[in-house]
Amino acid sequence: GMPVWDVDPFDTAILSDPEPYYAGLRARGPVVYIPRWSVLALGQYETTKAVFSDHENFVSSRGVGLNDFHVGDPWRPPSIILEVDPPDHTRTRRVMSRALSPKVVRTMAGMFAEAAEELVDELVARGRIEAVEDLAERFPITVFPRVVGMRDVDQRILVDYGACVFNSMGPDNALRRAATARNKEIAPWIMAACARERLTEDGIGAMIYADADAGEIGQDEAPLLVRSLLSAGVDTTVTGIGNALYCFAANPGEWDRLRAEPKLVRPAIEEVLRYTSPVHTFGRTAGRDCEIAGYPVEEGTKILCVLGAANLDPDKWGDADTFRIDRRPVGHMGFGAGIHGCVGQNIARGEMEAVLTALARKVARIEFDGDAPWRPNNAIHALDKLPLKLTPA
Ligand code: HEM
Ligand SMILES: CC(C)Cc1ccc(C(=O)O)cc1
Repeated sequence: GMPVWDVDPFDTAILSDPEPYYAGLRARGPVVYIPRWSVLALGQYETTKAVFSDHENFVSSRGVGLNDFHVGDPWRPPSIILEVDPPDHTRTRRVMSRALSPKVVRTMAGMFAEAAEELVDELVARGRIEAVEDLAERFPITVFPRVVGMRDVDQRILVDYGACVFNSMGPDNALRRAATARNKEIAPWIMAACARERLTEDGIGAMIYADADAGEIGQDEAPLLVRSLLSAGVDTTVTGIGNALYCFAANPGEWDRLRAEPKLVRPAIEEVLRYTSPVHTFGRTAGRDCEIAGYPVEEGTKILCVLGAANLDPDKWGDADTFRIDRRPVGHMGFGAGIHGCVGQNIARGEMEAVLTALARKVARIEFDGDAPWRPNNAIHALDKLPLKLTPA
């Protein structure tokens, strides 16, 4: 029968140091039953990729966290892109893809580069920084509201809302309860910020409303798609940037390599995403009786796709535990896969490229300057603090 493991993947000790759990999951087989939360967990690359790519059998409309929308009430009105299946998903995805297309994102490159240059100059002059607050959080909350076209922004709420969204994707544990409580205070501000009159004419928020005017989506759907941008567009890049700085502080030879060959910045970003999996776990629900790796799976079963484990699978990557910026990890699960694969990945890459390029030109060495503890979160693998010493080039 199917392997069983009496582990709690959402225990704060495991969330802070997940790699032994990842290895244990991969070693037990392609599918493992976890009685603690009555879920199946996938840690091997092949199985995780297969399930994430099979939206027919494994649906998003019953929630991508551990709560089944057919059972409990969702903590917020479900997302009309993330938490829907085709055909509903097809329309909203088309609108979002257009707003976030490579062509649109290329128009942001100049603004990203300028903001990165200014911020990095300030931080290099300071020399010793706490990089989560001073850089990883600061850069996205400087540029993303402009990308969306938000007239006035409460930056703390933007970052806190993301933590709510991601902790709400977990099981009913302390992290999720704290997030749901915090969300009750935050939700009214977030929903108000998605209204058309709160958006400038030149952001991607306005593009979404223009598509509603054109009849692509309903007028009532436009604010929910803007909410998706605020839900997904901040904490994810905050985590990606923080994790990149961590990787380079821990691998100074790779930093020297990037400074010698700046064109490696794009492969370096993919390797950061593979090596750290900013989004570490995501859910699906079996929409009907089906099977995974030969095991029968009943309709309604919740499945944990552990992206963090898949991205470190030695059967896929060989020396998976080595951070190597010239690896070119094609097929990594950092942005998911299939029809729900990250629609914002071009913006994520653009932001990370701007920050790393500015740093590579101006900083000879990035060194840890104290402890760098991880911040437990049910779906995001991010640092709580990252004290760094920056030596100017
Ligand atoms: C390093 C940064 C990021 C990471 C690691 C990341 C990761 C992911 C992953 C794993 C998914 C798949 C979820 C699923 O299949 O259920 C996803 C979907 C999504 N992401 Fe990203 N993301 C990032 C940045 C962004 C940004 C900046 C935006 C918005 C500008 C964004 C918007 C979205 C949206 C709207 C979806 C849902 C797409 C759909 O369901 O069709 N993401 N992201
Ligand atoms: C890693 C992604 C799943 C992040 C994300 C969160 C929320 C939404 C939404 O549509 O609210 C979309 C994407």
